[in-house]
Amino acid sequence: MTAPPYPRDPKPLPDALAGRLIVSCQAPPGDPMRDTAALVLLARCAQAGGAAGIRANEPAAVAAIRAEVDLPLVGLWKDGDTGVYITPTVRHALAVAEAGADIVAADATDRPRPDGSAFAGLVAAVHAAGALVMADVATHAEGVAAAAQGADLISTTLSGYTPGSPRQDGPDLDLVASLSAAVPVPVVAEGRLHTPEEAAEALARGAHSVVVGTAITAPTALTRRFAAAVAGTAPRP
Ligand SMILES: CC(=O)N[C@H](C=O)[C@@H](O)[C@H](O)[C@H](O)COP(=O)(O)O
Repeated sequence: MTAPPYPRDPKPLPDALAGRLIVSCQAPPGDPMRDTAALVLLARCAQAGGAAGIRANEPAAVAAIRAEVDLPLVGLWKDGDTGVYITPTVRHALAVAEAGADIVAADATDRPRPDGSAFAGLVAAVHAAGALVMADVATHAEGVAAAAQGADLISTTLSGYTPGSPRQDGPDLDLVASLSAAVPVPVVAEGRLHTPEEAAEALARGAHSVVVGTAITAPTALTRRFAAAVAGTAPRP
């Protein structure tokens, strides 16, 4: 498929993602996969495997994936790894939109933003740039507030990663279900979806789409899990 010229109209994109898989193609600092060409290959693999969308971090990776993969693209820009770090300011959000993201994902938790902006201001700026906003939240109240402030989609991304949200081993499907029943915009299940069965269950619990990262695109983290499981076991006789 040939990519249509960018920018394109993002409004139909939530419908294109309904009941489908978005693959998060990211790598943490210091990881061998943190390489733009490698991330593009991951995104191409995701497309070949049937993903309906891609989620990617940082303007350079967003632009490179935009150039090669014709799928709805959720872009973010992580700055640090504590506090509000997912697309923390309007400046970060506009850079991600400018790089070619159709949907800009940004922290919409109830914590203060480093530039002092309100989430509604970030939403307005991204809309003016022609993209949609995915609100990354940790709690039900944050999801409801983000929808009221104009977010186009709500994602459970940050459940388990803020002081106000207890960490579970698996995905927060109760939050998916409660938000899906409460907000008038699509709710995306994201975070610690380890298996295809959990992804399907998230849709059954009301999610509009699912985002899967680590279980598909993180060989270092996956290796670590296997290595830890076999470490210390007695050698076979
Ligand atoms: C909390 C946070 O910073 N989440 C990030 C958001 O973009 C990514 O590091 C995750 O990989 C992504 O949310 C997908 O989740 P999982 O890798 O668990 O499938």
